[in-house]
Amino acid sequence: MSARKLIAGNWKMNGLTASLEELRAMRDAVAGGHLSHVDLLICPPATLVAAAAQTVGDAFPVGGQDCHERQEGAFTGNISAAMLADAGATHVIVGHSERRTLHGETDDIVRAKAEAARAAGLTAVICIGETESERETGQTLDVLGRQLAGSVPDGATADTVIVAYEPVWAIGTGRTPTVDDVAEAHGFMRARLSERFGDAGRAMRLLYGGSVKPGNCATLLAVDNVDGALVGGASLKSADIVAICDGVRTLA
Ligand SMILES: O=C(CO)COP(=O)(O)O
Repeated sequence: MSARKLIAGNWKMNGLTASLEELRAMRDAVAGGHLSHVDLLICPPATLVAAAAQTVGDAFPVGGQDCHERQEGAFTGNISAAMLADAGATHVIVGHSERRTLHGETDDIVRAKAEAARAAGLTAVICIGETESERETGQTLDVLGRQLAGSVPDGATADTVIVAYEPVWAIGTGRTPTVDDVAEAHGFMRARLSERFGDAGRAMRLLYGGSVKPGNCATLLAVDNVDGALVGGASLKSADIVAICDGVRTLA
């Protein structure tokens, strides 16, 4: 468990140079002391990582959304963790359900990417989560257990790994699990990580992701073992990010 909530934004395939304006506004909100009760992380598309890191300076960290398992080589179109680090990133999302579904990424691949992130000095934000049919057939905890075992590398620590629980059916749909369902999933993840990693597993940050908005963030982030949020659509605008951070002010 971590006392300060982490609000992490995943911009997905959104953002042109004009979007740096939003990052400037977020930087100014942080610089004004307005967000001092939370930690903020924004993961723009790879094309903007260097400019984003320059724009926000040391106001808050910037991350990538994916990396290759290798640090260099003949892998046309891919980007390595070393390249993201070189561009100024400190974190990288790996195993997002959109990568798992649209790019066939398995737990083995996700684990290799998390290991590559660690080798490059980046914190990996490892995403897991069940599909709607898996939930409906009562397989949620089995799926989470399997993905945790397969995707989180041996030797993971709270500095090298953050785990994000993102139910696939809650992403971009406006639907969220009940507070009880989030509590069950996060309690299960905490137990599994503690069993495997001891104190490191108890300290690892667990984020909830899937339709987090200013109106529901306080409810979702008040749940036990929810140390922050991984926010998609509502992370694109500074006003929404500030509203989400405001929403969790009482939880700090
Ligand atoms: O996939 C997500 C973050 O990684 C969640 O996206 P939304 O917040 O748009 O549902």
